[in-house]
Amino acid sequence: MDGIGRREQGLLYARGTYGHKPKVPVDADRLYEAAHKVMSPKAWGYVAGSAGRNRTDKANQAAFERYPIVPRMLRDVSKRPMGVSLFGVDYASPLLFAPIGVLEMAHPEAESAVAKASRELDIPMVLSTQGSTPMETVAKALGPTKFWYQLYWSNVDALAKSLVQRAEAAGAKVLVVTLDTHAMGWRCMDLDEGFLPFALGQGIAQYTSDPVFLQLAAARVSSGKGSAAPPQRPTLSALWGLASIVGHYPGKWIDKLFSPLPQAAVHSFLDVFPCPHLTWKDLAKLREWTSLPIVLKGIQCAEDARTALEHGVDGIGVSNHGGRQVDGGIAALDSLEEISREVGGKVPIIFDSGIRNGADVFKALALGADAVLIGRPWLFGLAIDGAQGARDVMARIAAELDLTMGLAGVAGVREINRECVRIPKA
Ligand SMILES: Cc1cc2nc3c(=O)[nH]c(=O)nc-3n(C[C@H](O)[C@H](O)[C@H](O)COP(=O)(O)O)c2cc1C
Ligand SMILES: O=C(O)C(=O)c1ccccc1
Repeated sequence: MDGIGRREQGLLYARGTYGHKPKVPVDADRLYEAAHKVMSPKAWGYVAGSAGRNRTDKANQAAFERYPIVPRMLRDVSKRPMGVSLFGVDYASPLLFAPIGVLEMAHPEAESAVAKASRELDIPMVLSTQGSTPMETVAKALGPTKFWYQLYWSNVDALAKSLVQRAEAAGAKVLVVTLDTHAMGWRCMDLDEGFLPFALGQGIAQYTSDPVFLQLAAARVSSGKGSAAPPQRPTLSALWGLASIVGHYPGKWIDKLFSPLPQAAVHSFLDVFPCPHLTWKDLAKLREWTSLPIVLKGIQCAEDARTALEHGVDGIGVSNHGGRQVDGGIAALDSLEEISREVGGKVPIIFDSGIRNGADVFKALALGADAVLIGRPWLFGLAIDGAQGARDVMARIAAELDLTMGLAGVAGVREINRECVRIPKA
């Protein structure tokens, strides 16, 4: 990854010289516009939308303006290593693909496209519990490339345990537990469209590939509870029950035969997802289920960070889910500034929410993040140009980070610290 700045910059200038403009725009605002053009109103509403009036999303991005970079001169910056070590493992850069669910909405190749980009750049994916592709399939596509797993803790512990253990068996290096989404936020664009991807059977592939989930779905069918299948389609219920009992999700072909999609799976997902009763005490269970390092994603204040440390977590994920959960919430970068002082380097901090380019990454690292999750930008790239688009966006963020380090007088990612930015007076 070292030296990627000059390589990517050189490539773009060279292509431009011969009249080839990039399909995926480099500029963050134009990237957003280009993705908007290629996506359906429903898909766009889901991925670009945030909670309520989008105030937290706007605050996330605006916060980066409050911490200007202070470039320093005449320091030897000819070498700028990008590598970091997290939880005892070396990574080529401090960047990761954020966990993003329902990727099939952005591109039909979904995770397999992102896996291609991840492999090519050696930037790990964080696989989502709301994925469109079973984690084992993605792990296989990734080959030797490292990946992490993101858990949505189901209200059925046996299912949460099964997901975690599958992830560990598939080779995940870290478990990221997302705490801020025990229920869907108030998403106005989706509500206006009446659109919930999960209700259409999208983004539930980790569930429909899980033996515990299949048993729950089968039990639902055999008990005749609720609308296991729409009344006008009795055969679907029978087929689903049969398929579930033999432990084989008929997914793709049954999806093609019937519309709407297998209702038992959808209803079972809606049953098991919400988990508002979780408390700090529940974290102890995770330790029994897995030996993976545990990162809590969604921490937004110093006090919660302190409590997390008291509960022995391995990493803090400072995030507000891209503003998709609470409207009018604190900007994630402001949370980071406060939390990193509290954590004081005791455990790694993984930051996301609002990063749009390499300079933003630099600022987040300066304010105490050890690594960052990039969210919507690569998703937009994926929508525009599949694997190549996701790759281009991530490579450019890495390239801009490299150049920003050099031009700010910093000789590598490990040298970025608070002195690199001006912190506003309280
Ligand atoms: C369409 C979409 C789906 C997401 N799905 C998940 C998910 O399944 N699990 C999760 O932990 N976070 C999910 N996130 C949140 C991201 O991991 C990340 O926190 C967020 O995108 C950061 O905000 P940003 O994209 O504005 O930078 C999702 C975000 C988007 C935009
Ligand atoms: O859309 C999201 O941001 C998301 O992560 C999610 C996942 C499952 C249910 C609700 C929201």
